[in-house]
Amino acid sequence: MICPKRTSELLDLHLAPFKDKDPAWEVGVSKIAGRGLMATRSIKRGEIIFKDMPLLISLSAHEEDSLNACSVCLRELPDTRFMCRMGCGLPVCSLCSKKKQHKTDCDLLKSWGPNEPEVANSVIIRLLCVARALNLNKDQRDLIYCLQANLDNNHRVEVRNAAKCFKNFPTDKKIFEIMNRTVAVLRTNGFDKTTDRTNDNQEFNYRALYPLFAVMNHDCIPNSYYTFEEKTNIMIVRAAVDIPEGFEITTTYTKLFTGNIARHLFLKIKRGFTCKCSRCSDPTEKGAYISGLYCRDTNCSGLVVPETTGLPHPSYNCLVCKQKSTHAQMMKSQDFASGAINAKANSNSLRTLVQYLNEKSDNFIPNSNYVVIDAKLSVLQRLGEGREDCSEELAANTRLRYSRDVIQVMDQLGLGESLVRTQLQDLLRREEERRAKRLAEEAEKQRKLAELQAKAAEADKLLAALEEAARAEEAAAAPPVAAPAPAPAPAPAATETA
Ligand SMILES: C[S@@+](CC[C@H](N)C(=O)[O-])C[C@H]1O[C@@H](n2cnc3c(N)ncnc32)[C@H](O)[C@@H]1O
Repeated sequence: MICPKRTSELLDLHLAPFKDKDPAWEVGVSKIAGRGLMATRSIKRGEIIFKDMPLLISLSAHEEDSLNACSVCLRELPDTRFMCRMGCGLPVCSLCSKKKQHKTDCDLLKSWGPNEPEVANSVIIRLLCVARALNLNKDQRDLIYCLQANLDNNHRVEVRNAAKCFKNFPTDKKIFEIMNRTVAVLRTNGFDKTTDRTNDNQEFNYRALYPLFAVMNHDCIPNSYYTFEEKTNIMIVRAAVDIPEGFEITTTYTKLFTGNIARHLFLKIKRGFTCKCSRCSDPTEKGAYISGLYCRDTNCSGLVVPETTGLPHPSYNCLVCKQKSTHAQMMKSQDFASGAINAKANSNSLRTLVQYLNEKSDNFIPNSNYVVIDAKLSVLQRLGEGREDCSEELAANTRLRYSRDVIQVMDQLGLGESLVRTQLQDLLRREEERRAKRLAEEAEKQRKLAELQAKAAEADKLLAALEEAARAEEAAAAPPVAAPAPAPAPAPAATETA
């Protein structure tokens, strides 16, 4: 391990633009691994811990990426004529083509003689982030060498392959060594598009090295989270929870909602270590059951969870009947559920997916499973983008229900603040406000209706009274009805005359 003091000195130089008189962190010896970042005082939830700027940043340029983006400002360019006309083989916008950064890049790559400078080549564009290390000053280069570099068998492949794209690629061992080291440092500590390190619903599409962030160790329930300033790509790290003085400040290298097995595999393969954090040591993942599946025994309604052996293919145990199942057996259920949900997600109808998640999927996969959580997050994202086939009522109910569901999972896991939590809480607040407004409007309508009805009843009453009065008046004005004349007296009975 390189001495934390020397690391701090180099980081101070790198971070001079953000000079903080009373930094909340220091580089120290970690209980987790090697160096780590320690809290020098208690830090409040949500507080900014530090800002970091990239020492290296450029386009990711994976083979599948479109390559029409400027290698300096990183903005997307129109589809035609975006390559530098000076023959360096880099895409650049007309504004940046005059900047110092491009001149330096251009001179370097031109001196190596790209084979086809007019054609955008992902290998060359991707190499730029690494090649820029050759033009850093001594302190910056020392900082790169100061960071951990997991030297696996593959880290030399990139530069070796890139060399084939140039006529005069340098043969100097020192240059190769610097570039290979930079590749290893980027792989151990860097960002390479969010597909590699998407943890928090945010997009970061570049290949970059943030040196202070690179000293942070991983925890699957991190006590910090980060965001990027869109224009500058400056990283801002905030406390996810209250962090007491002396505690290590951790981040996560994985997605927040993947289960124990997937996180283990990712960390082992991509980051070269086995995580032993409290979440990884708990088969139930703090009672969130993110990897939970239903017991295969049809008479049992228990959940099965994977053992925390650290093996890539652990067995599963039922928490109720205690039956053991093999990894392969449980993967069948998991794959079946993933396939079924993804098929609905890939169909064009969001309504079908929502109905499936609300009414069907729970029959064969628990709602706590990460596949369901991912599907709910993708529904929320699609609803946010509009253009979906959901009625306003279904959309509103779904926004409320799914954001509450996901926040509940985060609470269960003990995950504090994060970008995804902020987004979900915003969504929930806006939806609750909309609902409260609708209810208030409805109540106002009802109040007005009741008022009208009351007035109508009043009017009816008045009318009835008026009618009554009119009738009474009419009755009073009419001449008294003459008493019927007495009936004529009956004629005396005729007497018989003699
Ligand atoms: C970005 S560096 C972190 C800083 C590093 N500890 C140092 O001394 O420079 C990443 C490396 O740190 C180690 N590491 C980070 N988090 C770890 C963890 N939770 N458990 C074991 N090793 C970890 C791994 O070797 C990993 O490849």
